[in-house]
This record gives sequence, C-alpha cells and structure tokens, in this order.
Amino acid sequence: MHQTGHHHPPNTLRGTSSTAAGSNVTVHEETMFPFEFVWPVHKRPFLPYDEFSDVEIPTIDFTCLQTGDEAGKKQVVAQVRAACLDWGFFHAINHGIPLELLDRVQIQAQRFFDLPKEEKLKVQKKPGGHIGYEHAATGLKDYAMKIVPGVNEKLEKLATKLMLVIVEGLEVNASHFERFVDKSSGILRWNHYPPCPQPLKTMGMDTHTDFNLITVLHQVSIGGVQLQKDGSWIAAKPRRGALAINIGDMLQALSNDLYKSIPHRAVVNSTQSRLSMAYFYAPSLETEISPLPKLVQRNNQSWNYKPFTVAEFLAAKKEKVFNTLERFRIHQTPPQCSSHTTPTAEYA
Ligand SMILES: O=C(O)CCC(=O)C(=O)O
Ligand SMILES: [Fe+2]
Repeated sequence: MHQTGHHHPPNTLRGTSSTAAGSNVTVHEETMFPFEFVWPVHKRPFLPYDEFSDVEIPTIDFTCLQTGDEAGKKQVVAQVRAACLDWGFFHAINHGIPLELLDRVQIQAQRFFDLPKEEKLKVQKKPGGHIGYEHAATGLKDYAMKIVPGVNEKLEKLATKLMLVIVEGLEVNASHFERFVDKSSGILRWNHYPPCPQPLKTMGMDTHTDFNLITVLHQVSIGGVQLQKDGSWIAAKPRRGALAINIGDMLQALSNDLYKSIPHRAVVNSTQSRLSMAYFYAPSLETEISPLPKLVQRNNQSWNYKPFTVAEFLAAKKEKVFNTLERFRIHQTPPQCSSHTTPTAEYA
C-alpha cells in the first residue's frame, strides 16, 4: 500500500465523526481502508489496543485527600513521588470526582461528536488558535461547563491538589508553585476515536509528550493509551472510575528531569468507538518555566533547561510535534571547561 512521507504524517483517526452522523469518513463500513489514514510501517503501533501488559501501572488511592488523614497523605506523597520518578504516569482512584459526573461528561462528549459535521464546524478551531473543534475538540471548556456544570472546576481543583502532592514529594516549598496555579489556563480536550477495520495500520494519536504540568485523563473502559517506558510500549489497561495522571514537559523542566514526561500515544480498535477527556493543567502563557533552583542545588546538578515562557514553548511545539523540550535544553560542555550559566537570578 502507498505510504506517506515522513514529513507529512498521515491523518490520525481521531475526532472524525461516525457514519451515523453522515460523515465523509466511513472507514468502519468500508472494506477498503482510506489511504490517508494508512501510516508508514515504521510508525505503526504493532501493539493491539487490548494486549495489556503484565507490568503493573502504579495505582494510587487518594481517599486521604478527602478525609484529611495526615499519615495517609504522607504515604500518598511517597507513592506519587515513586510513580513520578519511575513512570511519570499513574492511575488515581478515590480521587473525589464522582463517577456519575464523569459518565455524564462522556455522554455529552459522545453527543457532540455525533453531531453533523456542519454543527461541529460551528465551533471550529481558528487557524493559529488553541481552542475549538479540529481533529479533536480542544478547549471546549465553556461548552462542557454549560452542559455538565461543575466538571471543569472539579478537574481544576483535583489537578491543583495533585500538583501540591507532587510538589511535596519534590521537597520544595509549595510557595514555589503558587505562580503556576492559574484557574483560567487549564485546557479540556475531548478525543473521539472511531473504530477502524485495520487498527494496526493507523494511529489514533501519534506518540507525544504532554506540554503542560500534569494531565488528568478520563477514558472509557476501552483500551487505547499506550506508554513508552524504558524503550518498550505498554498498553495501559483502563480502570473504571480511575483517572490517569501523567507528567507533562513543563514539570519535567521544573524538576530538572527528575520527573519524566512520558511519551504516549492512542491506538484504535476495529469494533468500538472510544472517547477520552484530557484536562491539561497549565500555567498562563506569560509564566516563565525553569528548573527549581532548590532541586538543582540539592542534587548538585547543572541546569538542564534555559528559562522559557509557556507561550514560547507552545510556539516551539507548533513547529515540532515531538520532543519540544529538547529545544530548551542546555547542553553541557565537558567538565574540564565547564562554566555553565545559571539561567535566572530570580530563584537564586
Ligand atoms: O485518548 C487518549 O487516551 C490519550 C489522549 C492524550 O494523550 C492527549 O489528549 O494528550
Ligand atoms: Fe497526551
């Protein structure tokens, strides 16, 4: 079959409408698989959506955050730290967001994707913009808020709590993080992956790391997320009621590479349509990100990143889909002639 060149990756199978909605993408009823969705062999997933790994993804119980149990919280801080050091990804259970609410959001998301294309295009993403319907529905916070009141606030509150637990695990003063907390700059994205007759020849969402601090992901009980850990791909088994939390690039930079932003992707399957909702917890555009000096000094490290603003990072990300963070990395000179620069006096 024809293959698309590297520089123009083929379409992902994300966010296209179902045939029921009268879409022009009728992949699941065709015996022929539309060519624009076929990925070059070296970029195909190879790992089916339901071939779950025996490797246990960390699952952390956050009951103590609801009850205020201090001893329990200490344990959770340690578990989160371990999960962030080892994985950059974990499942949160008993996180305090009612399952019923998440289910309602999911129903509304499905309704949205079932709308005729013309309707969805009414909230189309503007060129250069960050929100609106594209392959997926990004930043439909207002929309989601209107139809499922409270969901955005709940996700924002949870993400803030999780950040504080993460910060505690880094053993830096929480005040260092206050400036990253901005209620208005989180982004909610709904992803819709229709079924595909040849799921291993395409990709739902290409390999990426999330740009932000942390992501709170809710998915239906159908596998799809795959994580790249220590060079191998792992299909994450969804857990009903759990929220998947992953570290983004900005937290990797702040932690001077202590916590890794894990590469991940989403694959599709041949029978079921799959939905996910990702809440990207992010600072406002003008916020400057650079490694926390306490961490750098304590671990006797050099600064791995030069400072960048969220806006600069997003602009770089637009040009380069993967590994944007590398653009801001300070490449160390060999030790004998090292006189590395301290990027900013602000934290000193
Ligand atoms: O659909 C998924 O489960 C993954 C979504 C994701 O990684 C993202 O939206 O950044
Ligand atoms: Fe992601």
